Amino acid sequence: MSRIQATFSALKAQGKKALIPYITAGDPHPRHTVSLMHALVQSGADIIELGVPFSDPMADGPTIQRATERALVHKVGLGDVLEMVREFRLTDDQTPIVLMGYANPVEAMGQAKFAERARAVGVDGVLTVDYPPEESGEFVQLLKAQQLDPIFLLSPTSDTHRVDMIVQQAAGFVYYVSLKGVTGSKNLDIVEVGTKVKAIRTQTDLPIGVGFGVRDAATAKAVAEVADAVVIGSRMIQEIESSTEDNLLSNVVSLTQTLRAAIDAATH
Ligand SMILES: O=P(O)(O)OC[C@@H](O)[C@@H](O)c1c[nH]c2ccccc12
Repeated sequence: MSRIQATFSALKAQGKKALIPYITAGDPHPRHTVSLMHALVQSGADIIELGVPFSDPMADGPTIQRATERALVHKVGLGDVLEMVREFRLTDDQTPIVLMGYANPVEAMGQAKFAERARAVGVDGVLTVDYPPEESGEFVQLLKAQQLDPIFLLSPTSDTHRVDMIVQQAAGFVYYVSLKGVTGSKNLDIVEVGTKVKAIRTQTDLPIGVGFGVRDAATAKAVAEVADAVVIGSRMIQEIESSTEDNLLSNVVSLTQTLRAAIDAATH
């Protein structure tokens, strides 16, 4: 059983939903990333989505773009991110890590080499935003051969045919993007999300995570009432960028604890 699968089934047994915070590797400085990851786990994260900085992050809004720029100042690349995962794994062998990134760095490393190295350092899932699912057959096979879960995005405009094509290839969980637009957008429509998640459930048994536009405890709770996992990115990054070196970890811990409590208070 993969770490991601194990995490979702343990949560299900406890009647709980997953909290998946997103951070960009290398933000605010590469020396903080592994400590931030451990702090997220200690304060209630179930899975960590770790972003690989890339110079042209077309799915990201201004907040995550700024995180990317801070990381790129220190030239954090895919190889460095893999080393951060290796370091994290020295003291955490349980928490799943999903690498989120763009195709370009993966292509530069080579898909097969990337899959091998990701597996070797302890990555669990891979979300590559700009590999269209209809053309990712080979990459999906390479990932699965290394027991890595391919994570795919479903959107409000995905019709049943497309959802079906995607869930056939996906493993671990599927990621429903709550709205059309970039990360850090504001208006998640919880009724629409609920309807769509219900429809997706008729097509797959995979857990369904929801992200884009979750920026407060009330929304996190509402999403946890309809989905299996709540992904929170830009709000995390805002906490990071408004912190000083001294209060960085404690601020991230208290935000994560607040979100954890809200998700645990969801009724479903
Ligand atoms: O920032 P938001 O609105 O909380 O959304 C999550 C998101 O940041 C994270 O999952 C993510 C960061 N970059 C992405 C690119 C594509 C899809 C998802 C992502």
